[in-house]
Amino acid sequence: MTNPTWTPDSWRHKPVKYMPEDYPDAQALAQTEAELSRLPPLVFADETRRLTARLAKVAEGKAILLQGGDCAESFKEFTTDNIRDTYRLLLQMAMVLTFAGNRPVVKVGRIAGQFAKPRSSPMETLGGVTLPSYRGDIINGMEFDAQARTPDPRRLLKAYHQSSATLNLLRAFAQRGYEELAEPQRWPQGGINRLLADRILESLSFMRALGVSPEPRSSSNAIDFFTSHEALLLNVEEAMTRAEPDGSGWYDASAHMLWIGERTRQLDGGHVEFMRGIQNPIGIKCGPTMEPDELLRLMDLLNPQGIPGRITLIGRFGADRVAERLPRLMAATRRDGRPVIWSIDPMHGNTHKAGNGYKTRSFDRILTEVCGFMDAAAAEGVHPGGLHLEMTGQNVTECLGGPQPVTEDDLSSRYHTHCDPRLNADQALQLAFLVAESMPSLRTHEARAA
Ligand SMILES: O=C[C@H](O)[C@H](O)COP(=O)(O)O
Ligand SMILES: C=C(OP(=O)(O)O)C(=O)O
Ligand SMILES: [Mn+2]
Repeated sequence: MTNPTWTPDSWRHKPVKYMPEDYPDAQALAQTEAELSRLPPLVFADETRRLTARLAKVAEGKAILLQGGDCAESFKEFTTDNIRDTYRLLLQMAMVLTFAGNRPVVKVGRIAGQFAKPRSSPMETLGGVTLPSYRGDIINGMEFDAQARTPDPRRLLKAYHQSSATLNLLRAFAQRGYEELAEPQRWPQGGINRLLADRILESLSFMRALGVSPEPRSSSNAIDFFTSHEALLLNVEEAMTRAEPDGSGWYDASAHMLWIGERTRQLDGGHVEFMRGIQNPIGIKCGPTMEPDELLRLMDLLNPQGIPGRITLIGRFGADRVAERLPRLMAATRRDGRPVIWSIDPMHGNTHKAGNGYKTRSFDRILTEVCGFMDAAAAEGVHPGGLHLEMTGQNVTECLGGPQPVTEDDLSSRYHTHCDPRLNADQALQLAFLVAESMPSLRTHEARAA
């Protein structure tokens, strides 16, 4: 990198927020970090470079980024079915967006490492008892007792091994290509535009008959699927960061893409310091308090040379604020000229407490924020490059509304998330169809078909 003072541990000289400080045994933590640093990489530098190249196309306006998965992966919900269903749903949504946008979709899971959570409150009080908040299975346990809530370094290794097994499955699924998506019974029934779905299925079976793949420049039928998570636990990220033997720099081998959260994007903080030195593509969450100046200074630190595909800006303003806060940021990056991807996370600015106490989000507000994003992009002459979602392939009842409307009374029936409410399969697919329907190139196809 340009600044010679960066090292994988230089973040340790800067202030850091939201990292646990209450491990009872500091030596056990240090030993675990050392052990992690000796374990094999989860992803490889050539894959990471391939993702940067794919994202460069998104920045150019020639492709779309779809990023999604759990708010927090957990040890309990770690099953083949969960991984397969979320993977398949992401592929289905990608198909819908490819078809409508007439552009390839870069598929990135919030998966195989998305375990650590920055919580609004460090403590939780229940029935008069106050304990540290749950911070994700990689740190402590969800059960409300003092022992579970104490950070335990063994969880770091368990999360590593779960991520490794998850990647093993994902790689096997990706090898199978699009074959199974051509089966109509694999598509959820709710939330789909039948006409568009039938056209996609026809195209897939046509491609199957020809033996070709819908992947760009793919020599096999394998799907390019990438992993990502929030780089919150810098001790873990440091341990997973390896220098390429060819001298091409440092890669964080814990995921292809990492992002900096809304709560840890301080210009002088440890998180920005760590991220500036790794070669992986980086996301930056941009919430309602982000000012254009601050954003450009972050770009100076994180992408001084303007490498295409390096930076994805992930807006998360809330349905009510997107129209007010986003355009000035888009205008700033357009004037700056360095390539960026603008993506939208319509989840984190739209969380509220339901009447019965469940943390939830309404499908309508999520959709409103996505529409606000598309409008702002059109007005500013910026490519609406990406969608970042908390979602699962399971039929959970965590977000309100959608094609088979989930009501407040339904929330308790299948509320399985360990942190934030996720779109279920029907809701996520419907969102993809609604976004697709608003894409100009699809409207052109439909006008031609009519
Ligand atoms: O995923 C993001 C944050 O960790 C989450 O929204 C914080 O949730 P909380 O406000 O319940 O702590
Ligand atoms: C913590 C998250 O979001 P944000 O940093 O935008 O609040 C997240 O994406 O899980
Ligand atoms: Mn979340």
